[in-house]
Amino acid sequence: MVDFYMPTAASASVWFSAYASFAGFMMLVRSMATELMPEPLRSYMYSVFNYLFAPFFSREVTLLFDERYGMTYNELYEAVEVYLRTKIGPSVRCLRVSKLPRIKAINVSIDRDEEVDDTFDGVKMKWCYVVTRVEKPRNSGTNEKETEKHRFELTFHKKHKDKVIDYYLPYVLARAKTLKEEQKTLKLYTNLDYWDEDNESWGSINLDHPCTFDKLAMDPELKRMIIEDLERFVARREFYSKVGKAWKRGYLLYGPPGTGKSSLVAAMANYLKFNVYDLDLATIEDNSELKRVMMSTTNRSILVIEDIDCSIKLQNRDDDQDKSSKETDPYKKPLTLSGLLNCIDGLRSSCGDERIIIFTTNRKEMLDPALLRPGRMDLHIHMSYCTPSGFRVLASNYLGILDGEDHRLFGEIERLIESTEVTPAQVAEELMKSDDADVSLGGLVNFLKYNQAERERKKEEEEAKEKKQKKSTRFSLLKKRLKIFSTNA
Ligand SMILES: Nc1ncnc2c1ncn2[C@@H]1O[C@H](COP(=O)(O)OP(=O)(O)OP(=O)(O)O)[C@@H](O)[C@H]1O
Ligand SMILES: [Mg+2]
Repeated sequence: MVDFYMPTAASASVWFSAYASFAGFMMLVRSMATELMPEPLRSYMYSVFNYLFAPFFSREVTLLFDERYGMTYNELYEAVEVYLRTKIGPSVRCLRVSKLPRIKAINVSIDRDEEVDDTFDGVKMKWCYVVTRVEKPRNSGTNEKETEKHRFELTFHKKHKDKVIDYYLPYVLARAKTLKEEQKTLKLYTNLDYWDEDNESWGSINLDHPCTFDKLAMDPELKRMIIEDLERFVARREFYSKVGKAWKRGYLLYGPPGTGKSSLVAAMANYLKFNVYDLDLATIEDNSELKRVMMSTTNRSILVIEDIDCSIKLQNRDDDQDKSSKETDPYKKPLTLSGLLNCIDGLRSSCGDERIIIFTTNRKEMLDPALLRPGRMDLHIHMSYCTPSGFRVLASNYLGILDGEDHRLFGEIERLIESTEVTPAQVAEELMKSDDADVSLGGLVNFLKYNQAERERKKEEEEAKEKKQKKSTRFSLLKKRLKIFSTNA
């Protein structure tokens, strides 16, 4: 017969106190012994003790955020690091301070073993930054035997575990994303005519272009439409994947020089916080190089090809085929329009997300129809000569005369602007000549009058030329007839 041991309430409480005393004793031993142990052993002992005894006493749970998750970077670790910068309280004693070259912001973050308190929806939490030294894998390729492991630990009451995981952590991710966007320094990449030692073909500088949409002098309706188009584009990740379309958008900006095409590109980049890749086709030798250069651009970026009509002589697609078939080396096809279009289609369909492609031109009529075909560029945006509303924006930018305020010369200027063709760049140049509004607006009136007079003079000249030409044609026709008549007679 087998006797089963059935615990009674009394015996359970005896067992409980025995275990508690043992565990308490072991915790004490741990805290004393681990101080004397070498680091790897200490971390190991620490985790064993925590596993065996801590859950029994503690009503708390700790979430661990390691810097790396297997081979990949842990996005949550990075988000926590950014988020905690905004939560540093007065109890923190030691801070790490850093600044990256050519970036204005100074980063302040907590040092190892420092703690930061946070509260979310009534839940109190404690963050701690922990750095441990671990042995390096044998095949790591360096002589160093140890490496540092970075981790954030988040401790809170067990009963809030679901709330923290389901709501707090997504909140931390979203906050970090916003903070990163606010601090992001935009880059302007230009393609190099060589590949550098890191096999990179783009050189970069910070994009410090101050142009934003409110500084742009253009038709307010068109401006609103562009902003809405951009907003719709970035908000439609799910839509693009649902309809099986690549998450890309193409714009063709056309208009005379000085109407703000490049300024609009900068305004778009600043609005979306996208880096800009300025692709100079003149430095690209062949189609395969173009492909490599384009493929090495990153997501959330704008690829610009300025003055597409004159940056390179691009033949039409039929010519391309003739030409490429004549090539002796099949891999070295000279840069062609079809190569460019294939690359763009490739970029649009194969790799990358949230890409914007912009072509600018002064002469839309010179472009190959293949570039203008519907579906190639999603939106054709005409940047036109300055309008009265555009002038108001420039007066606010350059002279601080805000919308709604007036100046005695505004009426005259607006009438002149409507009856002549001046670019926003020309108006801006006049407004920059003096800080005194009376002086610069007076100068603008003179400039516009001169411009109008010149326009009229040219018009009259052309009319006179045309008249003269018509007269001479009529005269030569008459002479011809007279000749025929005299011969017949
Ligand atoms: N629409 C505009 N709104 C505000 N400023 C403008 C505008 N257009 C031109 N400017 C001013 O004129 C300068 C030149 O403009 P921008 O380079 O954007 O013109 P563009 O159309 O790209 O000319 P191009 O065809 O020669 O490249 C800008 O730096 C800006 O100061
Ligand atoms: Mg330009």
